[in-house]
Amino acid sequence: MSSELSPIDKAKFVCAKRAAQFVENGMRVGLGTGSTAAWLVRCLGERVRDEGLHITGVPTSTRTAELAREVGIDVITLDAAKRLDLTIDGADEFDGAFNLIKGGGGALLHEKVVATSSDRMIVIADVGKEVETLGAFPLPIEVIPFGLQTTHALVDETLVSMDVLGRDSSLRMDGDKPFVTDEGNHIIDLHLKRIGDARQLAMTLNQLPGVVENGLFIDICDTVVLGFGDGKVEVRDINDGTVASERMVFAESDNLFSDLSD
Ligand SMILES: O=C[C@H](O)[C@H](O)[C@H](O)COP(=O)(O)O
Repeated sequence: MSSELSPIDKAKFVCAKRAAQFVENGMRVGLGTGSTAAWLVRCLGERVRDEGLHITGVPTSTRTAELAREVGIDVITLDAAKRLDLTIDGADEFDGAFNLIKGGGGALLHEKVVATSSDRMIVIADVGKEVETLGAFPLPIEVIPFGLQTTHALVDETLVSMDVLGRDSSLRMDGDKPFVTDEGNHIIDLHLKRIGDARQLAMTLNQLPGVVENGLFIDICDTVVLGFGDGKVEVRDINDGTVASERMVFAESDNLFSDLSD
């Protein structure tokens, strides 16, 4: 398998596979969105099939829901699950305090609702996602369709007084139309380069009328499982400050993951 995957895909696969080991029988699990989370869903499907693991999953997007059903995971709504034991999701960036930028795939709103309804959030990330300061990755904000241009202008105006290095913004497109989220909203990407005060920015953005949510996840993530291209994984926990390193062993059956690309 390892010869068929690029180092970045190997890194995504090993962190997902390691994180899947945190899931125990009977758990209600929030299932993230994106290419790394897709590996996780496949790994959990493998455990359901091979070990008879019984879990219920709460997907954070229609894409993830489809994949979860496909691999044999029981899917329920967040309201049916109520509190979740664990959410495992990818990230676009994470810093030393485990604060995140999420939403590169446009699922930030459901992801934040699901993660904050969970006793624990584990982020799975390849090593390229680790940053000293958040902001190189464009920060997505979800906005309602009504008054889109007015909200966009208000966001731009607000950025002028924020502690950031760049102040460009762009409406995310899907071909020649604005990208539409699972909630029927749109995404504005903020090209900030460097975010000085992420907590303040997150609060300020969410106070703007028309803005539903932003992609900054502050004090939500408990654990980061970091994957490297050579099969190494690091499990870092923010609560007890531990870092554990190990190497994942690839099994023959892992070949089934080689055709996964998202
Ligand atoms: O909206 C998408 C999510 O926040 C993803 O978890 C994030 O963009 C990371 O995606 P990927 O694992 O594909 O890099």
